[in-house]
Amino acid sequence: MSAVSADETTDPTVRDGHRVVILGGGPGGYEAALVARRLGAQVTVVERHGLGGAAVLTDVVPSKTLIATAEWLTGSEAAPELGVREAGRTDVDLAAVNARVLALAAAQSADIRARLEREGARIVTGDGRLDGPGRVVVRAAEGGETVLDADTVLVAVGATPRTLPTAVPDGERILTWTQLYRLDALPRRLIVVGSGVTGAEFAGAYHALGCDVVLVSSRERVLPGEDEDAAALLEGVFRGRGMQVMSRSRAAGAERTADGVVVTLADGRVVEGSHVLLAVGAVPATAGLGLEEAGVALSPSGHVVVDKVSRTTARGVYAAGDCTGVLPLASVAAQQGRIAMAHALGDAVQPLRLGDVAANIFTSPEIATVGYSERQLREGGVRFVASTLPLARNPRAKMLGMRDGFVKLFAHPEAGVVLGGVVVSPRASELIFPITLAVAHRLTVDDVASAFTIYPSLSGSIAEGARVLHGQVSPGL
Ligand SMILES: Cc1cc2nc3c(=O)[nH]c(=O)nc-3n(C[C@H](O)[C@H](O)[C@H](O)COP(=O)(O)OP(=O)(O)OC[C@H]3O[C@@H](n4cnc5c(N)ncnc54)[C@H](O)[C@@H]3O)c2cc1C
Ligand SMILES: NC(=O)c1ccc[n+]([C@@H]2O[C@H](COP(=O)([O-])OP(=O)(O)OC[C@H]3O[C@@H](n4cnc5c(N)ncnc54)[C@H](O)[C@@H]3O)[C@@H](O)[C@H]2O)c1
Repeated sequence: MSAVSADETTDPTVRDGHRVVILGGGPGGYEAALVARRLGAQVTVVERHGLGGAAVLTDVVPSKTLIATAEWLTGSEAAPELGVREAGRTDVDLAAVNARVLALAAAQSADIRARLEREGARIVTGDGRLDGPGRVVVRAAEGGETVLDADTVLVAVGATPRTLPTAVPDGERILTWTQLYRLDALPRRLIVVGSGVTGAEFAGAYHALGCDVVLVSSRERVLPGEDEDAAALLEGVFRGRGMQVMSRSRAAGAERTADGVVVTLADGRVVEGSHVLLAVGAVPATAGLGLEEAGVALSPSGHVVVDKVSRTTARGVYAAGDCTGVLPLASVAAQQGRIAMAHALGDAVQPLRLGDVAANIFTSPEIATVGYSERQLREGGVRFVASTLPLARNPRAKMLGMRDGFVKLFAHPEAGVVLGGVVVSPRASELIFPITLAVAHRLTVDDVASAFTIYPSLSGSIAEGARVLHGQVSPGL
């Protein structure tokens, strides 16, 4: 066993010898490491797999890279309307797609490692756990332990796919999203269990790649929790493309058959396919880390309890990212990590503001949201005015042959301040930004309406939506 302490460092940039140990090298961990280095701390990142975490190696980067191929294929849907004749069959080489996905993920992970090393962070490979609030013990895969003493510990260990005891992934036919990239041929019929964001993204992508897809949704409609109009639109698009969407259908289990899989539903129905993807949520990777023993409170779901500056219940121990369950997005994980380091190292701190977070569902069309949702406004009893402009009325969308989508804005009925918005459209992830700026900087609908937009452009619908709201806002009501 070897022990490392701040006294051993000869790094001249370490101003105060403050020792930060970060458990987990995903966005929560590596963004925190960069901030801590900038603030002069001695930083060690403990990572058992690869830098970039699940976000880079199995979740965000691989899924969005796969979706890039799917998007290219869906882009041709409007071809006949635009006067383009199909010259022949388009085939997807899934082995090539997955090789590209994995190469891109590996390269990004290597970039993050190089950046951290360049910035002077130390990277220790192995399984870390807390031994009290100020000490981390790392066990290397090849054996041997390293003890790291710390003034501040950041727990950013992420989450892993939830599975069902009656549907045990085998990596071949019964799969979690982390195992999909091993496939070298398109599944004949893919059953996606779970219609949250993960299920919807993969169901849409694999359908676009050419698979027969069945989406098993335990709820009334896909994407529960998202804007209802957006979810209904997407479900309609999925069905219109020929995807089988099974509503109110809870999977009880999945088993392999001679040449595929069978999923049994809770009501006894069975669904046959060649492969099944479990997209039934994630569990925080907090078990067995010595957290509670170190005084770190966990919620009943196993998430680390944190406040708005990422403090846990143990002094000197912070947590960020999916292991906190605050909002499982890479952007939020990164922000929580940065905030934690700023707080621990005495820099200016802005507590986490979830109301400003922008999110995007990478389906076709995409669904981007920011600020308050319509449900939050209604359930919170907040008075608001709303405008919804269908994309089909936008001149640029007409030229591009786009029909499915809309721009929705919410504003305060007196102050006119933009409270939130939803964009459903191709590349909604890019189009949401003006609304994000409006929400973040408390702009009014008149501020948005008075800015120039390109004619013709999809963003014209955002300004037009704001102009519609101008007529509904009554100052001094
Ligand atoms: C399919 C899918 C697609 C997604 N797409 C998006 C998207 O498009 N945009 C978006 O914003 N979010 C997306 N997300 C969410 C995003 O992946 C997470 O919010 C993000 O990964 C959280 O970052 P993190 O740092 O908390 O954890 P992670 O990225 O999970 O990193 C945690 C790291 O900690 C390591 N670790 C765990 N335990 C230990 C230990 N004991 N010792 C050492 N190391 C340990 C793990 O190996 C891992 O590398 C997606 C999620 C999924 C499932
Ligand atoms: N584009 C993105 O930013 C992106 C992409 C993927 C995930 N994420 C993040 O990850 C979070 C989690 O999303 P998720 O979709 O992985 O999980 P989730 O928990 O949101 O959705 C899982 C769904 O599976 C359903 N389900 C559970 N058991 C089932 C069963 N036995 N049969 C049928 N359905 C069942 C649940 O009712 C739920 O609707 C999201 O809220 C998001 O923050 C983000």
